[in-house]
Amino acid sequence: MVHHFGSLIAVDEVSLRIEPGETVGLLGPNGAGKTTTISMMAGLLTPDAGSVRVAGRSMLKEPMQAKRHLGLVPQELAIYPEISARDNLRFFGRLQGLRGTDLSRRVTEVLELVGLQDRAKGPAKEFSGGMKRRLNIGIGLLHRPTLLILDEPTVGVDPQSRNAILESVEALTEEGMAVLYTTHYMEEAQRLCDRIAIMDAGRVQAEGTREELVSLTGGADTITLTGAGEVAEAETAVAALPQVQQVVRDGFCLHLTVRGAAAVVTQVVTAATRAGMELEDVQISRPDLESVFLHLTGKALRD
Ligand SMILES: Nc1ncnc2c1ncn2[C@@H]1O[C@H](COP(=O)(O)OP(=O)(O)OP(=O)(O)O)[C@@H](O)[C@H]1O
Repeated sequence: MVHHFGSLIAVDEVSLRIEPGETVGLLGPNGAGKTTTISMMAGLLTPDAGSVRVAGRSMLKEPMQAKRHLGLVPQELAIYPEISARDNLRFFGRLQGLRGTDLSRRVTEVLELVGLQDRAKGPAKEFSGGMKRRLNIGIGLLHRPTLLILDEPTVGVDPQSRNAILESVEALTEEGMAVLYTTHYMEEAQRLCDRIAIMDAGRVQAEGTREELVSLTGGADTITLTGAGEVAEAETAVAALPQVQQVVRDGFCLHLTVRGAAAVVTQVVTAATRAGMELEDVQISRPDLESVFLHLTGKALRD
């Protein structure tokens, strides 16, 4: 897909595929082109070039059928504040053609999915920002879309709602829904997404599983050993292991730079223990998506 705003190429040859039961993350800083991409996917913007298919239906040629399979949850709230969560869902459910027991059953299911079953009655205007977001997500789910697109659903929400939103997304993919999740929070992309497309300046700079992306940096892992006893002896012992590139001693901690920490950690622990270090804690830290973004773009992901 390609989209221009005047002379600006907001989206430049972005190509995405999302399978049932899969969560794909679109991760990028403000202005990267995420919203423009999903607006084209949802049929709100026409691509200057390229095409969109949802459940085999072309968004350009059969927009009604394609849209029936798609749920878009925009950043802006589209709920009625004066009525309850249940009545909001009933109202939007009716608009989508649900009636009678089908409608009641689906409304109850959706309230549970977004964790609002205990707050179904009061007017939505009394909700926290995060609860309003959850209701907004619920509205996008009513018609059981094949693909759900969430546009930065956790921006500015309280931690409890944030967690509820992440748990809802996990439950949806377990049910087989395909989810496209846009965010500029790498922790969320890491937790939720089977694959992540890193977007910057209108382009997907890299795409893959977290591990595949991280391997692009060629970055090394860190193993941190904390303990008592013969720390200096342990330093010498672990430094002699061929996979250990560097050891930094910091009081009772040893920070080791290694390749492939998971494969090396047992040898490191054995060497340190044999040398007389009494280990209290072992931590492995890997290069994360932040390092990948920096590596690919030379910029920090965070604003
Ligand atoms: N309606 C518009 N007219 C002109 N330029 C636009 C319009 N919408 C977006 N842009 C520009 O297109 C680029 C991509 O914007 P887009 O909103 O898709 O980014 P984003 O990754 O979703 O950012 P954010 O995280 O801030 O929502 C930006 O440079 C933006 O200024």
